[in-house]
Amino acid sequence: TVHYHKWDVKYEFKSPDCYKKLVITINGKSPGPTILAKQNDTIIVEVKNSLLTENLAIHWHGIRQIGTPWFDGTEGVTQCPIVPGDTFKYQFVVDRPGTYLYHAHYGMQREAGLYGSIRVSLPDGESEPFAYDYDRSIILTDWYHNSTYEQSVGLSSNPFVWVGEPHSLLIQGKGKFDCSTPGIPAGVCNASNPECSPYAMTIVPGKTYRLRVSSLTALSALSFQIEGHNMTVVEADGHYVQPFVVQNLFIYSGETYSVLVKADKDPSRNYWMTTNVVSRKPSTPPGQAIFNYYPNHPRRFLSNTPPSGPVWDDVEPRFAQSLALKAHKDHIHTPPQTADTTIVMLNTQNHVNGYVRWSVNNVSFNLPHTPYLVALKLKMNHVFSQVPPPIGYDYQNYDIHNVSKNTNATTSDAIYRLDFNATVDIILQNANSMSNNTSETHPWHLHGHDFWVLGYGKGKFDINNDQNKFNLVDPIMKNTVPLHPYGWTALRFKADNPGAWLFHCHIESHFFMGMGVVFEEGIDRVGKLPSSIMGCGESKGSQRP
Ligand SMILES: O=C1O[C@H]([C@@H](O)CO)C(O)=C1O
Repeated sequence: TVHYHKWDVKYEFKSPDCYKKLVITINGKSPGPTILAKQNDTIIVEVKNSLLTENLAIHWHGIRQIGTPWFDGTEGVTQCPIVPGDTFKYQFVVDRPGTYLYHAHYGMQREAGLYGSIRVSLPDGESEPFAYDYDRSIILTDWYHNSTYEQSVGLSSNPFVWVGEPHSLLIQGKGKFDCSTPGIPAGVCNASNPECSPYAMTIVPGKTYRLRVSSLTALSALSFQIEGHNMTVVEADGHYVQPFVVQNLFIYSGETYSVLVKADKDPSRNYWMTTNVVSRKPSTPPGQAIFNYYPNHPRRFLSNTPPSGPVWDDVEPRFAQSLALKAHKDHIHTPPQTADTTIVMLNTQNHVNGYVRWSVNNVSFNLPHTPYLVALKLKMNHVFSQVPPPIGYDYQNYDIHNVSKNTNATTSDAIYRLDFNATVDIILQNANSMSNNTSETHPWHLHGHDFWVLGYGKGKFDINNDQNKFNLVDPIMKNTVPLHPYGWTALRFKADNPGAWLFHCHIESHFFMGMGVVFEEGIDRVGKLPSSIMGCGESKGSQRP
């Protein structure tokens, strides 16, 4: 089956948290329309860029793009940006059931509101390893009143201007900013605007809900909970999980989960759904939505004390949830038992020529102007650095627990060239940032693949011993994984998808500041590139007949 979508992307004035600002909408909506499909269906999205003065690219997050690496939607890696006025046609197969996302992948455009859900169900006659009556999706985001321009200019200025903590948290595109905050110009904030009435999910008492919870925050790590209700985690990033019960779900930008919730509490009232910032000292109020027991009025019968959420700076329960996540016992994809290559990636905040940046092994990433996929396929070796990026760091001497004595790094647009079909291990190693006693949480997202999550640990990964602790029996597969403060995370994937694929921190400002790498594999197996991805840099007119 082919699903055809026609999207018009433009800026509109909206008030998702009661504060009026420019929001990027798809067909008038943010979040955009949900893409619904069955496994192996084809999705066609014809995107018209009506942003007037701004480029565009849309990434299909979690979709591996097997055979269509040019439709991954990553500007600078797999395509040229879609220029204002142009229409671009994405066409790809959704080859696995599960919960996925889409969002802008140009500059810092994602946080202006261009995002939505992709829900892929099983073919008729097949069933999931869990039962439920109804299926619902919500996306969690954080929200800023500053424009993406103000933010990205600040981040690339010297002196550095940090984006700061978000103004509000949105649940399914709705939040509440306090309009009585001093200094807001008249007419900008209106607490009774229906656009910012809280999202209400109406549920039938006694029924079991599959709730698909995703995060596309720009910055924040979140905890999500439903007052008085436990949640059973059953899916993560499109993979079945050996079920476990949580009261609050920790979720990082780029992750998707399905949880089962039974509507078995006192049905004469409603319950709060709340989301709180963790890992960074919160100055953003919790996001709130309503778990509305039918037939109660959604705005009534709520307690005055929404659940307060876990302590923001306790990493233990976050490590514990990461460790609890295993493949469902009947759906284990056994990983290759050994790796062909190991790349250790030290994550640090740095200075480059006085600018604040993030780096992997002291190299901060810059996107080239000609997309890698085109440059590689058409053998334009001069358009990006051919010096391979480092596969490790100064393990003996680097103190991950303190601010580095020498914070300087370099920038590069070099990429990792992997042997086709190689089994690759990535060890993400966290460290102290340039602020004392601070190590941030970084959610890393891999394009074009799912990886096995082999382990998490605290402190420095010991290359001689910690490999023995890997879970090679029932690791979960994911496409996004957190790197916890002062910790390490180990991943394994097969380089079996010909193309050029980004691997990056999903915190929008961190990727913008250089926190990412690109992998190339099997470039000679990539088919003829569509000319629609070209037209910028050296790719201009490069594939004329
Ligand atoms: O990149 C970042 O910069 C700030 C801070 O380190 C300096 O203001 C912060 O919290 C980041 O994540």
